[in-house]
Amino acid sequence: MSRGRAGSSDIALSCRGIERSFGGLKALKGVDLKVRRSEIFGLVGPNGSGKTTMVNVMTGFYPPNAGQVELFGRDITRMAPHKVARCGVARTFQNLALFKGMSVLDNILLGRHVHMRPSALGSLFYWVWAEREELAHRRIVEEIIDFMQLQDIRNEPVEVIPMGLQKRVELARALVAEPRFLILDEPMAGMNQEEKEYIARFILDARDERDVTIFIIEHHMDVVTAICDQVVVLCYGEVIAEGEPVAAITEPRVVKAYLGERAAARHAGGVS
Ligand SMILES: Nc1ncnc2c1ncn2[C@@H]1O[C@H](COP(=O)(O)OP(=O)(O)OP(=O)(O)O)[C@@H](O)[C@H]1O
Repeated sequence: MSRGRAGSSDIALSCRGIERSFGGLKALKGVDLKVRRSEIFGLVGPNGSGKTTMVNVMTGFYPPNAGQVELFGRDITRMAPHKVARCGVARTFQNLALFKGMSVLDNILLGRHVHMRPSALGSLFYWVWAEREELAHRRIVEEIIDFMQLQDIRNEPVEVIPMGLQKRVELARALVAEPRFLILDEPMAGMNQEEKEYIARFILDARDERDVTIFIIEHHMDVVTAICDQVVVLCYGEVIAEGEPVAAITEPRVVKAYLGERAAARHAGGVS
């Protein structure tokens, strides 16, 4: 799955020297990372290591105190979130962000908002254009409902379906935006093994069939090693390992960060 060394045109996202503080707390201390086009890139690390903050910097929610973010060669540092979205970035959230009281279909349709741009000329020819636009939105929504196998529950209120399916609806909503770069923040949180395998399949298919570069934050290391091409491991806002998943997450610094020093020594067969 992983690809050879990349030239600059193969780079989807490049972050250099990203720093971000909250008061006296340095959440990110000069983070560098590069994501190649069409890869599945994993960002991992213990709780509080700065993963969500990194994504918030990349998507414009938190401006960095220092550093630069480039997406497909364009500088998007400090760009507003809605403009980052228009550059082809879609995102799912750690905690489900679906609209209760609305159907699965309507929640997914909302993902098209990034492509809905009313204009003066558009208003003038409203009936013709609006109808044509509506059809185009419906077409992509139906395509994604099929792709994500959500036909049977399309009219259900979103709050009555199980958590695993809600996560799938959230992924569908992100995909109808037709992103070039998709960020998934813990897409498998709260899922059982079968649900995890199912969603992993959809993520791989989205990359392969819809030409999306995928950036995933995930705590389940079995998933990370199964689907990611490259990973970066953060700890206290610093990169402590990077590279191919199995090699990176078994580095002694990473084992120590997750398990603590004594447990890591036991893990390595050392003295407890
Ligand atoms: N808005 C904020 N205000 C103050 N501190 C924050 C804020 N957001 C994050 N932090 C702090 O920054 C550090 C990194 O948090 P972050 O949520 O990025 O970590 P994480 O790796 O995503 O953690 P988790 O795996 O638990 O989601 C933590 O110490 C956190 O308390």
